[in-house]
Amino acid sequence: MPPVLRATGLTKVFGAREQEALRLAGEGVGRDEVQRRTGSTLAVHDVGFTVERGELFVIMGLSGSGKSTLVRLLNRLIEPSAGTIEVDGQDLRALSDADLRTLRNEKVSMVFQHFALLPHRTVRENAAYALKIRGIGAAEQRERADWALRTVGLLERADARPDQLSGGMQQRVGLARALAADSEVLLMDEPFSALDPLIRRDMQDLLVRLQTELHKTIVFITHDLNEAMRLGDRILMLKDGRTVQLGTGPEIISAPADDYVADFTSDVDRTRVLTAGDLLREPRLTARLGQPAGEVLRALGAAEANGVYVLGEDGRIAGVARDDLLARALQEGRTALGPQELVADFATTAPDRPLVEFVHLVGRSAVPLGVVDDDGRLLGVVPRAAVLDALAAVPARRGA
Ligand SMILES: Nc1ncnc2c1ncn2[C@@H]1O[C@H](COP(=O)(O)OP(=O)(O)OP(=O)(O)O)[C@@H](O)[C@H]1O
Repeated sequence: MPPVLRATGLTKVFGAREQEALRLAGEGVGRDEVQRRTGSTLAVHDVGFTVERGELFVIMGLSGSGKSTLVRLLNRLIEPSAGTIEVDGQDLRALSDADLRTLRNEKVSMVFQHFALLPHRTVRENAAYALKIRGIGAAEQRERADWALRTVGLLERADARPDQLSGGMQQRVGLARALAADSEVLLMDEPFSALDPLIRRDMQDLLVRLQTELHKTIVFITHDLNEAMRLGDRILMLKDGRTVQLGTGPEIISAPADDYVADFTSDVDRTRVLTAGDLLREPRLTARLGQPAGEVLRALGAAEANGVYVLGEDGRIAGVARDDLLARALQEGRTALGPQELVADFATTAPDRPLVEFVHLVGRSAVPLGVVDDDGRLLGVVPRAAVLDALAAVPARRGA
């Protein structure tokens, strides 16, 4: 299946001397110099990426980096100077004006910073707006609007007018409108930027929660790196219209592509970005129920470890065998590792949990923190050294 969205070599020049600006840009001339020599603005240059179904893809950059231009290119609100965009494998250049309107209404819809609610319509009517434009029947409009309002926790305010709601609630109505429209790709252009920090945080949490349930395909624009890190499955970092790095949050902070990204990311709270999965290591040692206790004890000695995870047949953790208890079992003549020798001296976490939520558990037990899947199977461990490295790391430059 093709990716939902594929951008290739996207370039946009604003100004009269487009061809000359394109030629200079192609020779590697930077934006300022292009501007000086042609009077035209190289807003976006040679940006390429794909967005997979269900991905929350963040485009991040400071003011003037080209984010708004890029996102408007994605649904052809503006025409590219060069490059292509495909939605579900279809080249947008091939679409007629009517096809384009359908595309924007049904496939790639845009959510703006100011959600542009209609003041004289109810919350429900606002949520149903995109469906009404599409000519969908009243009953279905209502059903889908109510589902969306329930999803964002606002159904009980369905009959209110927007000005009777707080700013944060109004943004949730905007989000409900986008959800009700159920388009394939949601383009969100700095939707939370105007909100105060606490409400903004709530909206980010809501979006993350919705994403785990609904798996929408979202392209989210922001100038805020922490927001990008919190939300993005992957992040495209833009500077002066060009891509400086494309990767997951942990990839970007642990291997910044250049000094610009390194400076930019130095203030990021790594404990909120890095997850147990990012710090995961193969356990140095594991044991199985029924294994000879003497053998396990010798392996512990060789590994200079005090304890080892003992796994059942199904890969789940049966418990921990500690060296002192193993020695006692042997003294008392019990030679096979049985359930009676195991203790629950361990802590576990899910792989997607951020470091900030489990750092207090690290180094407490005879074995490193266990990372387990939904069924309790051991995926790996987070040793204390991995946490210290991650926190202390002056990130390695890519290719360094
Ligand atoms: N219609 C236009 N005509 C001429 N220049 C433009 C136009 N739109 C954008 N630009 C220029 O293109 C560059 C990229 O602007 P863009 O708005 O895409 O950046 P941005 O990252 O979204 O910034 P902001 O967060 O401030 O909106 C800037 O230099 C801007 O001045």
